[in-house]
Amino acid sequence: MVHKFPDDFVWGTATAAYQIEGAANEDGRGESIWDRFSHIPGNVWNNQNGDVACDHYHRYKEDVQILKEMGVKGYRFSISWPRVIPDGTGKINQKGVDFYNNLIDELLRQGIQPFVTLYHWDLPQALQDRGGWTNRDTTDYFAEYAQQMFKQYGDRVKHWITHNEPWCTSFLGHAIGVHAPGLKDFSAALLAAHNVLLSHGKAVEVFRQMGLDGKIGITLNLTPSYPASNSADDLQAATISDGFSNRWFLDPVFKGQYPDDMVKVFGTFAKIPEIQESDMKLISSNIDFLGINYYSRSLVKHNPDAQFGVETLKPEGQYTDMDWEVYPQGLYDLLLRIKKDYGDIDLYITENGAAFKDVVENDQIDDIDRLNYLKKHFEKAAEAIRDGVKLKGYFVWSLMDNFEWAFGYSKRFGLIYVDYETQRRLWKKSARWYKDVIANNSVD
Ligand SMILES: OC[C@H]1NNC[C@@H](O)[C@@H]1O
Repeated sequence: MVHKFPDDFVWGTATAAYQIEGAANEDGRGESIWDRFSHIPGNVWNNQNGDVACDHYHRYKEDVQILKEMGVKGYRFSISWPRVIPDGTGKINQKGVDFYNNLIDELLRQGIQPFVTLYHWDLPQALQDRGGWTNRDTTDYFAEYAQQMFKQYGDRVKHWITHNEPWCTSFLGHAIGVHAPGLKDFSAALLAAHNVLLSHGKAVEVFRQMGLDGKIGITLNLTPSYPASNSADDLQAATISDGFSNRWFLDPVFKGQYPDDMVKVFGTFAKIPEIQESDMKLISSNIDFLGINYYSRSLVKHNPDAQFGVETLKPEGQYTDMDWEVYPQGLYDLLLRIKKDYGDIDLYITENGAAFKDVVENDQIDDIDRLNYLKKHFEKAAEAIRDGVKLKGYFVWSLMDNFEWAFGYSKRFGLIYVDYETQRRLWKKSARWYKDVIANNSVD
């Protein structure tokens, strides 16, 4: 069966600065928390780091040429805050600003729409030294950074994403500790989450005040939660899992309040952040679209001995190299749920993709698992659009293999294979297939 997409559907790919750029100590770039974190032995697989990564800083024209050949309509990338404002506030680094000017101009020359993420986890270390996201001042530094970026690029960039995955920034970085800055303090994570959301609201306010004619949104990683049975305990476990993964961010952004049930759950063992008068109004400033990063689902059951009384199960099925269940139906269910519970807002899949072990034979990479993963998820996206969801675009994670945070370069998500020894880029089977999907604007 052929799944057709709307004529103006934005097919794209996504990346992030720290994961692809390299040039970590070049042209005035300041240190980020990921430079600091990745250089501490033990934090990243094989003690790898983003010093060189995919050398995109020097190879961006080649990479844009690949995007052009792929036929993408949009390209989502992030700006490295410390590359453009090395100390996080104050002085601008013109060479850093020029890199993104050149990248944006090259994309527009090739007829590709830039979708720009302001924050994809690489906080300037200078701000971390002042408390980072646990310091409310950082929300003002973020608004200052956003204003600068709107000023520099707002004439050409028409789609802005304030934050990528606040859940990861907050909980992986401040509670679980596997991401920078590597804290293990749930109260700090809740405070960081609040300040990240508040900084989002302040950036949206600045964007509106500047009267720019683009659109602005936020990207949330969302994981639909399913109960293992219809027992009251398991249904409650799924509700708590949904609250922790999804509603803790969706409710403030769209309803201007934290979910009461989760305030009670978190409040039993952690400090709920002080919320000032205007905070929730700012956080729930009207946005033009929601970016959704979808990878998999959670299947949960009640277990009194597990955190929050929620045990995550591992059902039979196919798993990616990240050990994430392949569950395309979850994308459909999630999209319909967002429309039902949070409103009929424009949506973009700002990330979806899969890591699988790639084998190179005679410069060919027959990544049929990744191709089939994408095919199944595209089909579910088409069904959601058919059923009334205003899905406007889909960005495959990722354009190319890159630095997968604590997993280093051991996990390959790319449509394009990167040989890190030579920096050669090789088209995988999935990339050639994706080119046809875009050309036909349909999945067969
Ligand atoms: O784990 C795959 C991706 N998930 N979302 C954020 C990206 O930076 C990750 O590489």
